Amino acid sequence: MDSIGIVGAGAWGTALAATIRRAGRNVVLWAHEAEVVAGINATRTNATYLPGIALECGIRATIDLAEIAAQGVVLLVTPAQHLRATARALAPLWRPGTPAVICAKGIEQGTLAMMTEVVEAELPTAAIAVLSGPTFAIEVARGLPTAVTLACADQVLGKRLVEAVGTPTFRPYLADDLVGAEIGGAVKNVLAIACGIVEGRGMGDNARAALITRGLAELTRLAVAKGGRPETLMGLSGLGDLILTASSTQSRNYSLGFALGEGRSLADILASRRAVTEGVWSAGAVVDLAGRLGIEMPICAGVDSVINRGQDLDQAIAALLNRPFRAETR
Ligand SMILES: NC(=O)c1ccc[n+]([C@@H]2O[C@H](COP(=O)([O-])OP(=O)(O)OC[C@H]3O[C@@H](n4cnc5c(N)ncnc54)[C@H](O)[C@@H]3O)[C@@H](O)[C@H]2O)c1
Ligand SMILES: O=P(O)(O)OC[C@H](O)CO
Repeated sequence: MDSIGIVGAGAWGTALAATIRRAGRNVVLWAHEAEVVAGINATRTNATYLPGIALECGIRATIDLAEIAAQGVVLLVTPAQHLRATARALAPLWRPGTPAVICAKGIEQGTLAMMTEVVEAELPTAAIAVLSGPTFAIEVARGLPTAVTLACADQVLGKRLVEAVGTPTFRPYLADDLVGAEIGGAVKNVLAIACGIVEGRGMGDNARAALITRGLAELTRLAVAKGGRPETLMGLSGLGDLILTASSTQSRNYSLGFALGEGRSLADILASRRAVTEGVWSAGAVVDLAGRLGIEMPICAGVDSVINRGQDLDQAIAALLNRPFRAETR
């Protein structure tokens, strides 16, 4: 595990490269765009996706997936909707047993597959792990203290992964519930949009606290229905990430919700940003998955109705507020 391959040189893949290099590993970083590869290798920064962060010489960018597949561990850090195509391209190059650590947060549109299901299908010989938690890329890149969940079914392998990537300021906590870890990361993005809307609409801090808490109930229901454990959702990859993302304008999801709440159109907001806003792409899949499993997720459904089904924002808010009263713990 001396050398780590990272697939995806967006903000998160680049920040992971920076922190893993500080852990003493060599890093090969694959970017989708040739100009990003050239820029990193020439200037030692990723000016497109994580400007202002100096990247050490032990980090090398490549456009060649074969170089990634030759590393001892591979981190998968593309946006969720691109993970299948990237994993499929890696498949012929994959060495059986190589750990694949999923760092993307989302549910696949159409198939409604979790990222572990995508990787199981496309890289069936990979040893899968999930790395998730409250992690703004820029803070990790700057070396600010951060803790994450690293979930792996094989706890011996999990410990080796923790040792390979952990530092005093990037602290992985080992877990074995992959489903719980990834559902938390995927659904909090949708909930963060809802919390941003509430803030942008001036609906108050009580409303945001209510959304975070009832949102936690929603994502826990979905995780349990998919085979995850409730206690995982109380950890870094669940509650921890939900608190972070649902209360900070650093979050792309929260800030998009904020702008929607202020009255801007979705098309206008998306046109003004290059960075991925995963909650927009996963909202429909989360709601469809919940429907398939018979799970109620009214906050996510409200976000989906506004983003994908043309519902008026005030009507969506009114629909949520006028739901029947119910017991808190059911
Ligand atoms: N940025 C963060 O703070 C952060 C933290 C934790 C997890 N994540 C997750 O990491 C994943 C990647 O997000 P990011 O913030 O690094 O992205 P980003 O918004 O910084 O960059 C977009 C990325 O999409 C890639 N891309 C665009 N088209 C592509 C294609 N056709 N095939 C493959 N890749 C393509 C780009 O190369 C780039 O890497 C997301 O699932 C996100 O939720 C992000
Ligand atoms: O900026 P966001 O909303 O994509 O969130 C980034 C990370 O997922 C926070 O943990």
